[in-house]
Amino acid sequence: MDVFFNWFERHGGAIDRAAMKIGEIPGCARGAIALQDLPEGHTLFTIPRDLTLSTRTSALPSKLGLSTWKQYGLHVGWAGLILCMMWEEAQGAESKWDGYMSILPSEFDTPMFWSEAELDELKGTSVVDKIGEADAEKDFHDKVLPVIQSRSDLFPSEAIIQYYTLERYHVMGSRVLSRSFQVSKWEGEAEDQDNVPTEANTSVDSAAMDVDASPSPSEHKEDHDEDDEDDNEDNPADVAMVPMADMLNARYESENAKLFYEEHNLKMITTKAIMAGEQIWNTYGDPPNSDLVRRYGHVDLLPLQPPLSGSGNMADNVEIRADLVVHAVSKLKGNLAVHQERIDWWLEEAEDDTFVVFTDCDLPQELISLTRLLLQSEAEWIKTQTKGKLPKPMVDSDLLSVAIEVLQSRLAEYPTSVQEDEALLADGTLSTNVRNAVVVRLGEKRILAGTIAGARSQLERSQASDSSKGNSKRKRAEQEQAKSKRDKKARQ
Ligand SMILES: C[S@@+](CC[C@H](N)C(=O)[O-])C[C@H]1O[C@@H](n2cnc3c(N)ncnc32)[C@H](O)[C@@H]1O
Repeated sequence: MDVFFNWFERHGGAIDRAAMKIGEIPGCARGAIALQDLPEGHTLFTIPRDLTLSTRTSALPSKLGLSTWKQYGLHVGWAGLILCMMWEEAQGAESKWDGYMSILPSEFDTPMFWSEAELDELKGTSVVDKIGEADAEKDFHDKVLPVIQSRSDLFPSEAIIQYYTLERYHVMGSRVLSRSFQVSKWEGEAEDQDNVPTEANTSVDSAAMDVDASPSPSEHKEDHDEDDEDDNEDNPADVAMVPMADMLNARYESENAKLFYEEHNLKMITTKAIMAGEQIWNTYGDPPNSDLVRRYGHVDLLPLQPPLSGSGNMADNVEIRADLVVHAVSKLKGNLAVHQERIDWWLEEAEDDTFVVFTDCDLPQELISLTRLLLQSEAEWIKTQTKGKLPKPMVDSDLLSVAIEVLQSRLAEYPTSVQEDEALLADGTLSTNVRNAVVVRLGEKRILAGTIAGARSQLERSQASDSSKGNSKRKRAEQEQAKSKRDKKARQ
């Protein structure tokens, strides 16, 4: 790490070498470790904004020119930044970021690089649909290759086979996904100095301030236009590689240091006291294990809180498609063809065709509301339309039976059971990728199982109350009957 530290300092970075070091951490590759007891508010290192690597700081966009940059769609999504990174790497020692690029990983544990058999282990989760390999490949062929082939002065043909392959594109994309930060323009910055340099605008000195400094909080947005200045979160020019800051690992609710933004510098500052020997953790925004695996290639395994038990990630969640609700109502209540009108109305009003259950194992309000809509009598449905409001998320026995059916059918989408997965993990012989896949799907299944258990006890209570209401109704009717008999007799 000495070479990297020296490069960092030579380019204006400052690091408190007495306070921290970068070292090997079992299970995390490298990470930052405190070398002495540190108080809250201690600055660990400072990165000049122009040492961050983005489409604002790389010289490539200005060499290509704004119109070419836009003509090839490099101002949309991550293709522009990835091309800058490929180009900087191809410059070797000539690149300002040579000392940084050379220490970045080229191998990843993310599903983008998994075998088919490993991807099969994620069946039931929504991770596979979100990997984005096809989109990345399309960007490479539609944007990056054409621009490379159009400028042999910038991309010499002999360099293409080494630096500008689809494989390198995926590697750079994965570096962005797992290590980039949002670095917006500094507040008050003239808006017309855009990221795509006209002439000399390769400095970010005049740029950004940010609120969220976790690596890679932004995702590739296919249809974002750079001109859309209103939404900084989505501005691809704000996505930056931040040397040194990206050496920090993260774990659920463990953050003890964070990147702070100043006009000319970014600073990593402790947010809690840290003891000598402890790891210095940044935050990645505490995502669920499904996102951790997809973006970073690792999972968090910490003690779970009730109603769950065992270990996992309290930020986990499960997505449930609305069509499972439609099928469950249809299964329990008969053909739903007549309800197409209600489904269309729901989609129009609620704009929600996926429900999310979290680790509190509560039924999602929207799921309850849709179920109620589908269970309504014709008269109630007419009333709902007149009011123009979604049904209130209240449960009764009928609704709980449907909800349990929905959760069970969602659970059946995973090929293995909770018990089978627990046994697989206990065995301890799984490869990293398979283990991570099992942890992701087990976390989701535990949420579903916990939610089913909760809904079942609610159903039992609801049925008991229905039957006690029924009993007292019957008793009252019997009493009234007996009384009227007595009255009749008395009158005779
Ligand atoms: C921003 S980098 C952090 C530095 C990185 N460990 C390295 O060696 O360069 C993010 C990557 O670190 C690893 N990582 C971060 N937090 C981790 C954790 N809690 N457990 C395991 N790996 C972790 C993952 O591989 C992730 O993609």
